[in-house]
Amino acid sequence: MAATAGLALRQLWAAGPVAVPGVFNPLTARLAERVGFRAVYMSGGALSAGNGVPDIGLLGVTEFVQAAQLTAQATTLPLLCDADTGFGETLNVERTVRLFEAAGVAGVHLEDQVMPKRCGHLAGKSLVDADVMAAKVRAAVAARRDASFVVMARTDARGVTGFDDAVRRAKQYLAAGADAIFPEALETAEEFARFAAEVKAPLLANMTEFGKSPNLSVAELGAMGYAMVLFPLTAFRVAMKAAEEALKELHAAGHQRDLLPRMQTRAELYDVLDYPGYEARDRGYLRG
Ligand SMILES: C[C@](O)(C(=O)O)[C@H](CC(=O)O)C(=O)O
Ligand SMILES: [Mg+2]
Repeated sequence: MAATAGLALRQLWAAGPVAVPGVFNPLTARLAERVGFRAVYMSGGALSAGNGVPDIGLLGVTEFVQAAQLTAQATTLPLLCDADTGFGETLNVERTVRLFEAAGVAGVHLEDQVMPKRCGHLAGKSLVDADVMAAKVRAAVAARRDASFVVMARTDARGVTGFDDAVRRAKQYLAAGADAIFPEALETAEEFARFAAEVKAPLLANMTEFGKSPNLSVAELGAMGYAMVLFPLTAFRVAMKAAEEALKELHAAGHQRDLLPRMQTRAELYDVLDYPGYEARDRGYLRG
């Protein structure tokens, strides 16, 4: 195992495209690990929605970091975290990076939107000047204690000032010290390919659903040169649909018996949690 979470993520992306699913709670991170994923993601969109608010920067850094820490503790996989706009300006970014790093995550991505930020796939976004964002990247890089902690710069320019500005900004953010680039909301496969041809750096492709980008596969994006392929809300959307359907059926029937085959069983849950391991250790400590 790599010495740090950041190093683990860097080793993965160097070895080829790595699929990074969003995990909307720590238990889901354990499921992702068990299924065979090699890295996981904490989505600001899922964290916000899961707490009943839209993804417009309402939750604060403390809430993000607390969720990140619990998630990082639940898995051995490197955890990439959404850090929105960094929760303020350069000095806030310093503190944001230190808190995420201390929480044990592999790295964060920072985006170049103004507050209130939006989901990258919605209209109505505005950008900060590229120089302002470059300063935030410099602050993030200066603040990390472990040089392998990943500072990823996301540009939302494609939907605001256009593709060429997204490329220009990506290059400026790399020059400011960003380790990787997240070009948000590219609109066609051809744009994904062109971006990868023009920006030589570890790149992340965001395959969120119902947005502006086509849902390409890890293999397709890997062939274009993407190092990481993000599925930020896939499990969340499926789980929320399942929860809604279960609640509707329970409400209508007055019992849950027909839902049992669709449930994670108690035994399956305890297995994912390694409940037997806890009991065995407890018995061992008591025996002395
Ligand atoms: C990646 C993202 O930042 C997230 O918070 O998961 C979102 C995803 C989404 O809302 O679909 C984004 O792309 O802005
Ligand atoms: Mg987000």
